[in-house]
Amino acid sequence: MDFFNLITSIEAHKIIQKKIGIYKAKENIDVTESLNRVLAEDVMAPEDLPAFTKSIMDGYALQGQDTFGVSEEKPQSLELIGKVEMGKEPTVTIESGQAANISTGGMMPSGANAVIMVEDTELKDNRVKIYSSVSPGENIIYKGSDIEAGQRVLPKNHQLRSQDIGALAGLGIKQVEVYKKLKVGIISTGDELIRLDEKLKLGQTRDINTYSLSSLIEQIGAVPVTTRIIKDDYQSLKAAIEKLRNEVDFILISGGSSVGTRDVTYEVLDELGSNGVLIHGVAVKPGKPTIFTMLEDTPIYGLPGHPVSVMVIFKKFVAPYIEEGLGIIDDKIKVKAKFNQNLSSAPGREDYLRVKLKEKDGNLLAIPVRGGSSLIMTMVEADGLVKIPLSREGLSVGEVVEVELFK
Ligand SMILES: Nc1nc2c(c(=O)[nH]1)N[C@H]1C(S)=C(S)[C@@H](COP(=O)(O)OP(=O)(O)OC[C@H]3O[C@@H](n4cnc5c(N)ncnc54)[C@H](O)[C@@H]3O)O[C@H]1N2
Ligand code: MOO
Repeated sequence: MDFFNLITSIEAHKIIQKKIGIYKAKENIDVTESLNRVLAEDVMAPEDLPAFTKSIMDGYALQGQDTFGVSEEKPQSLELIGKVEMGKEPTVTIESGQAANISTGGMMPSGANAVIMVEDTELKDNRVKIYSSVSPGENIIYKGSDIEAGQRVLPKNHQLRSQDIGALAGLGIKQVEVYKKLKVGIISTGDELIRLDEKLKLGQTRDINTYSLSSLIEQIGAVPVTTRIIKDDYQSLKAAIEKLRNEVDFILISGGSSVGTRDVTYEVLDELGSNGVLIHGVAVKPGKPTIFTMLEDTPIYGLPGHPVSVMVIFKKFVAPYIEEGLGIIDDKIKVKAKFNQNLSSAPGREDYLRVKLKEKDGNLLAIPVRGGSSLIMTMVEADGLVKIPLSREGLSVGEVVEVELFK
C-alpha cells in the first residue's frame, strides 16, 4: 500500500510556485557590510574611474611624437622640467622636447600623452636620454577608461562579490540598496536526536540536519533561525511551529515526514496548513516523503529526515524559492562531464546522484558516489549532483551529463 500521493517534481514546483508570493523588502546598507547581498537597484557610476588620466609605469611623462624613430643606437635627449608629485595635480606642462618625472599612479601633466619607462632612459645633467620610442597613449590610462561617470556598474539582482565591493569603493559609493535577508526557521524533530554538546548514548543520533540546513541557508544569503530539538509528539511540534511562524519567512521541519507511527509532521501540517497539506510525496530520490503547505503566507516544508534527503530537497525544492525572495536569479554553477559507468534508475522517478569529478586524459569524469540517503559521507565525498530525469531508466558509460556543483 502506498501512503503517499506521489506527484512529479514538475507538478510539485507548480504547486509551490503558485502558493509562494514573496514580497521583496529592500534596505540601504553600508558597502562594507554588503558581501553576498543582492542589489535591489542598478548601480550607476557617480564619477569617472580613474578620476584623472594617470601613468601606469614609473618613468617620464612626455610627448610620444618626440620619441618617434628613437632606438638604442639613435637616442633622443629631452629636457627634464620637473616632477609630478603623487596625489597632487601636476604643476608642469609638457611641451615638445620636454619630459617630467612621474611615478605609477601619478596624474599626467597637460601636454604629455605618453610615459617612457625609467629603464629605457638615462638621466644626466637634467636631461633625459630616451632609448626607445613610445606611442601616444602608451603606459597611461585615461580618465574614465575603467568606469565612465553615468555608466551602469552593476545590475539590479546582482549578488555582490569582493571585486564588486572594490569597484563601489573606488567610486566613493558608501551605501547600496539591497533586498532584505529572509529568515528561515529550522525545526529538527526526532526522539532519538541529541544536540552537538550532549553525550551520545547507544540508540541516539546526533543532530546533523540543523547544522547542514543552517549553513545552506547562510550560504544562499538568508538567516537561519534554529530551535531546540523537538520530540516526535503532535503537541510539541505544533507549539514549536506556532512559536516560530511570526518570526520567520519560511519554516523547515526536518524528519517525521514519512508514515511511521512517530512521524507526526503530516498530521500537524494537515491541521495547521491553510488548505491542509498540499504536497505529500514527490517522485524523486532521495526525498520521496517531502511535505509542503502554507501557514497563511508562510511556506512550510516537511523535509525527509535522512541527512542526504534533507540537503537535496532543500537545494531542489526550497532554495530556489528563498533565492527568489532574496532577488537572486540563477547562480548555479554547472559543468559538463562524462559519466563513467552504466547505472540504472527506476522510470517515473527523478533521481539525484551524488557525483565526484575527476580529470582523466583531458576528460572530466563524473563518478557516482554509492550509498543511501542516510549516509552523510556520500555528500562529503561528492562535488555535485547529477539529475536523472523522470523519463530515463539510467545513464550510460561515456554519456555527457550536467553536474550542478556544490559551492
Ligand atoms: N515504511 C516506509 N518507511 C519509510 C519510507 C517509506 O516510504 N515507507 N520512506 C523512507 C524514506 S525514503 C525516507 S527519506 C525516510 C524519511 O523519514 P522521516 O522524514 O520520517 O524521517 P525520520 O524517520 O525522522 O528520520 C529518518 C532517519 O534520519 C535520521 N535523522 C532524522 N533527523 C535527523 C537529524 N536532524 N540529524 C541526523 N539524522 C537525522 C533519523 O534518525 C532516521 O535514521 O523515511 C523512510 N522510511
Ligand atoms: O527518499 Mo529517502 O529520501 O530515499 O531516503
